[in-house]
Amino acid sequence: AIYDTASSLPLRSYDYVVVGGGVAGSVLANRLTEDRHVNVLLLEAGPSNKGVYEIMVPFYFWLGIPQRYNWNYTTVPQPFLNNRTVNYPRGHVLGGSSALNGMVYDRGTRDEYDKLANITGDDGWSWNNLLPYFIKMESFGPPTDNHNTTGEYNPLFHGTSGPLGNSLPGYSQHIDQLVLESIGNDVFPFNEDASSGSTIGFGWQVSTIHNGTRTTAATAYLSDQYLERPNLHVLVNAVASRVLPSKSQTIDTVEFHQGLGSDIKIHASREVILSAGTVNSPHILLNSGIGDKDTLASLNIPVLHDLPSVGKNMSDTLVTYISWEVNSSTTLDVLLNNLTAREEAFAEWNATRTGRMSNGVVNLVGFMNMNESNPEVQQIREKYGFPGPGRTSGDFEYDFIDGLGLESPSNGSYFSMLVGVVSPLSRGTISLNHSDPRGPPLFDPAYLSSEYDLLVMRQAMNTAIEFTSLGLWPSYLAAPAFGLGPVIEEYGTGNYTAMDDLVRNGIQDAGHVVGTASMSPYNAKWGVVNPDLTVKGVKGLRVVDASVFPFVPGGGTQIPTYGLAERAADIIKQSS
Ligand SMILES: Cc1cc2nc3c(=O)[nH]c(=O)nc-3n(C[C@H](O)[C@H](O)[C@H](O)COP(=O)(O)OP(=O)(O)OC[C@H]3O[C@@H](n4cnc5c(N)ncnc54)[C@H](O)[C@@H]3O)c2cc1C
Repeated sequence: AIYDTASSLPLRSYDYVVVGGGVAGSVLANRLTEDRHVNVLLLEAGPSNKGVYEIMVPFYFWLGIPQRYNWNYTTVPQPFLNNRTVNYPRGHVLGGSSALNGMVYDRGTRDEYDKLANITGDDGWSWNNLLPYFIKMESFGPPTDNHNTTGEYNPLFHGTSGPLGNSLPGYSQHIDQLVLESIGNDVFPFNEDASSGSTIGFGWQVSTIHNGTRTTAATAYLSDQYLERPNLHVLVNAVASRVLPSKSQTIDTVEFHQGLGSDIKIHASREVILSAGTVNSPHILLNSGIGDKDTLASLNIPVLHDLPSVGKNMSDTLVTYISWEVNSSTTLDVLLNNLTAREEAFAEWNATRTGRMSNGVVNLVGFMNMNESNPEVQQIREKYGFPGPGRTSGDFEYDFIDGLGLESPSNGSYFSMLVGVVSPLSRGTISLNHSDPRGPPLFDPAYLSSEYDLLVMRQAMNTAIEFTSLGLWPSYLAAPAFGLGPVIEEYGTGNYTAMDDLVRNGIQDAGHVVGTASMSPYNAKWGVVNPDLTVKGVKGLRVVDASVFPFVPGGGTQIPTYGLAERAADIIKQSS
């Protein structure tokens, strides 16, 4: 059941206390309570997701999800982005960031998981060993328009009876045809299914949408049938501040508060599991005295264990958007700019869960590697080698957007491309704010601090310009917008002044931040958790969330995090 106040909780001690009811925490709460002899308390800082229609309607990703469901982080000024700060949303609601993310279903690739297995020395994290979890958790459903999906995906790679509902796009857009006519050739090959272990090529995007409604970790793993379990208790509006040991190095207590109330302690007889996400899990570790000992001492935080990697190694995909005005009046901008059109689309969604509001962010996407015969690429390779996981993972990615997307609303009709660097080398930090360690942490992704990321972004932008000069695009695209004109004029000259400027002013959060509690081999001198996700140097504590990935797996991070938590649940069950 869901509880609003700590005083109404039936127990004062649980087998497991899980902190954070987002992607990973919801999976754990569900899977661990499959054994009715095991009881779990899930603490979530935000409110319940129940009945929040802005979370349910997929199109509200564009229209905006209310701020109270968001931690509303902001980065520190970014020196390589002309000192801009960047807004950084994170979910603050049961379901976590899956309640406000772009719903893109990216599983990651064979090379990415095999690299994870190699880095950690645990073959359980390899593609072959994780694929059964991805299939087990999935319920692949029909698109909302019920069109024939033959050739748009490969059923061999999908499950149909798991908790997590997903589907192919259910609303066709004019640009779909333009994209399809430009692909299926040597340069821009078709990829039937990016869930197959290779993302290379262009194809249809699966989304975490089921029956026209957003699937979140809460709708999937904390639905009523699971909340009815007498051994699963969820406390909302409960903000954990620290984990505490009762004897030497064994953690068995979580300290939290509700609203302006005083600190409350809850006991875990088996384990405490942090699933508060890439920003908040390291924040809780640091406040608990698990982190770099000198920094903690300078803040008068008693050191429980010296673990310098906590909060370091932060990594995120690098994304920016480019846009054109278009010769069309049917782009998604219509719903952002015209209230009547929006009301009609909402009425359709409300009545039948179909139409534009039932659809995801993008219908078609592409992943590519850089062109090795290009002398500029050869120079990049000479200097940096192949830092990405391997050839099944792209160097860069494109999402095709039937409108202005995140810059909206505006009074025009647009086409946009999200241009992303998949395996960036820049690394940032989460650290405590000296003036208020328990307040929001300092969030520094250090975007573009590695020159490599900008060099790959240039190649991605060049290829985007080439892509949109082919086929039917020139007659559809009326004019480049928002600073893209000078970039196109500069194309081919070897001068990147306008492009670099557009990139530095345009980079936005991708939401795919990982790495601040990285997994590393047992006995490694770096890292925060072992391959079984136990925190190094203490007992009774694990971190299970996106923060443990040492590098960004795949384009999006939600499905890798679901998969991670599915396997983590088995590891925990086997260790008890
Ligand atoms: C705007 C945005 C768009 C995104 N788009 C996509 C996409 O399209 N595709 C994709 O694959 N990925 C996307 N992602 C990333 C994806 O959603 C995350 O990688 C994923 O949700 C991470 O799961 P998690 O369990 O680590 O953290 P979360 O899902 O963020 O869950 C953490 C939970 O912990 C709670 N919490 C935090 N601190 C505390 C505390 N002190 N006490 C109690 N509870 C706490 C939070 O409120 C939250 O509910 C996006 C993310 C964002 C923010």
